[in-house]
Amino acid sequence: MALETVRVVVRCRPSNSREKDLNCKVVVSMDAARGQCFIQKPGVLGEPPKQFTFDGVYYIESTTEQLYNEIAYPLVEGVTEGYNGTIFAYGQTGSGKSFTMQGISHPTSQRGVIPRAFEHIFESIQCTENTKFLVRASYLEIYNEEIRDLLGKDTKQKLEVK
Ligand SMILES: Nc1ncnc2c1ncn2[C@@H]1O[C@H](COP(=O)(O)OP(=O)(O)OP(=O)(O)O)[C@@H](O)[C@H]1O
Repeated sequence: MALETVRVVVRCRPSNSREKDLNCKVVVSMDAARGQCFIQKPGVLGEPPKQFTFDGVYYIESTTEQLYNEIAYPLVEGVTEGYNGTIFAYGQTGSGKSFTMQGISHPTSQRGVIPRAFEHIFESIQCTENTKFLVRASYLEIYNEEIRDLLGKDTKQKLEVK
């Protein structure tokens, strides 16, 4: 994968039970080696799928462990060396942002990017001698143009947007 400053990767989640009950067809396919994502218009035969290319693609069977090692690890490693880094999950509701970022504890391969990054940062601090680190954390929710501090005393209080 090219070492771009901003990298965009796509993860495709498996069908959920509602989609299975409705007999929904999987219309997404991916070519991981080329970072390509194909979307086939359902019910139309002979029409070529729409094709999109990203810095990486992760299909249904992929794990957060794999995604972390390939995408997040180098970024977090850079942060421990003093560079800035941002990991941003974007997608419509139910697409799997929390699954990827927060994750589940079992199987461990699906532990999220956030706990993995925390572990990575603190392990790295532990292994570094003669250096003082300052670790700060904030946890904000932006929803319907409203911002709330989820670590604040009153998590329902809306912060002023300036
Ligand atoms: N890669 C995956 N493998 C298995 N299940 C997944 C995967 N991604 C998402 N899911 C499941 O799909 C459902 C929706 O995922 P999730 O809650 O992460 O979506 P979201 O994008 O955070 O939604 P919202 O914006 O509504 O909070 C959850 O039940 C989650 O466990």
